[in-house]
Amino acid sequence: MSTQCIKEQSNTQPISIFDPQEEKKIELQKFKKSKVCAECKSWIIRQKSVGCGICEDVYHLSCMRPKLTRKPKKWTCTRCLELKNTFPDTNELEIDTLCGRCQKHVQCDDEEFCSKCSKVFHSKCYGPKKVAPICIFCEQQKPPKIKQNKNLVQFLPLKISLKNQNSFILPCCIYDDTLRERCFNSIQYALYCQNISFNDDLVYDSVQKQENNVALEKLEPLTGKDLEAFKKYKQVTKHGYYAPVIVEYNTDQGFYVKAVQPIANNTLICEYAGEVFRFADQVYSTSDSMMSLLETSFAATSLVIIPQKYGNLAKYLSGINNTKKNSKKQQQNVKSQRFNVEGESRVILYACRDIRTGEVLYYDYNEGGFNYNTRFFV
Ligand SMILES: C[S@@+](CC[C@H](N)C(=O)[O-])C[C@H]1O[C@@H](n2cnc3c(N)ncnc32)[C@H](O)[C@@H]1O
Repeated sequence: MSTQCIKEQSNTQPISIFDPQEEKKIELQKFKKSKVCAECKSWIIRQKSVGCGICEDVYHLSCMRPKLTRKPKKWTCTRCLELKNTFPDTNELEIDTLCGRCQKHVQCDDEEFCSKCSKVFHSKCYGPKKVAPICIFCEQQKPPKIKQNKNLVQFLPLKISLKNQNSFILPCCIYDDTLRERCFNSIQYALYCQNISFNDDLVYDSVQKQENNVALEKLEPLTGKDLEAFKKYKQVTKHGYYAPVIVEYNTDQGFYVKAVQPIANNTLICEYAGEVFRFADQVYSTSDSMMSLLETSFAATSLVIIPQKYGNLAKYLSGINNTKKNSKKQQQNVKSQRFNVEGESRVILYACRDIRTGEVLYYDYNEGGFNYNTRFFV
């Protein structure tokens, strides 16, 4: 998803977040004066920052670890420093074209990029597993595992009646321990490849939690059995128990999510998790995972979720191809909807029809009318 694909919940009227004239002025000012921080990916406007003398990436001083209080005169970022130390005799401009394994030059038509460390490799040096988007070095480090509390399985039903189910239901448990572990580890693996830590909740770092105030927008409240089901599900997902799905990878669409057991209509899949930002600070974000959280008609008070450092399964669901005839009818099996959950807007992903084993999970990136380009989607 991107800025253009911010979704609206289907039961509300699309709301324009912009005052186009005002927004255009702000955009122009930002464009002339600012750059994006390579660490937190938000705009550097008045905050103190420093640029790397080699790659020219710019960082907020406050985003550095340890934090810097004064701007250094000459500074090189950690990545360039590492590369310089590894290849001291190499011209700075050439560093990026050296293979991360054999240290010889890589030609454009023979290159593979690791999606974790971003290093370039000859395809023969990259590693045997072509489907994995990470290099052999990153592959050797195992992603962290979450300890599962088996007693919590009791929350998830073994079987569910598919008839006349109108409210949210909990997914059926994967009772095969090995498969359940494989499924959860597949989420962990995808997150690990993208340097994202598993977190199933909204993370309020750059905005206050109080800013997610549903009084600023009329949102359907989650009540009764739906609220109960959602709360129970949140409890078990904390321990790695998700709907029966696995995250896989292919070269057409990167990571995607597939059902490993049938999933009934209205089953909770997961909450859309990640860091919460003001939309005004993310107008130029290039994230393909931005999700609308609160729409107040003003960019400064509207909120979005971007799983940059923290995230969960939600960010791996595929989008339907809106340009294909009938694609919505055939492909879409998941819906994303924003709800008022006890005064806070939250985005819930749930099955909008029965899903068969082996089906890929798809939802509509253009549901809110934003023009996310799905022309090349499979
Ligand atoms: C939110 S991400 C989904 C996870 C992503 N596939 C990944 O590997 O991180 C959205 C991006 O996934 C890819 N994508 C999602 N749905 C797709 C589809 N149906 N066909 C091809 N690519 C798709 C596009 O590159 C899109 O910009």
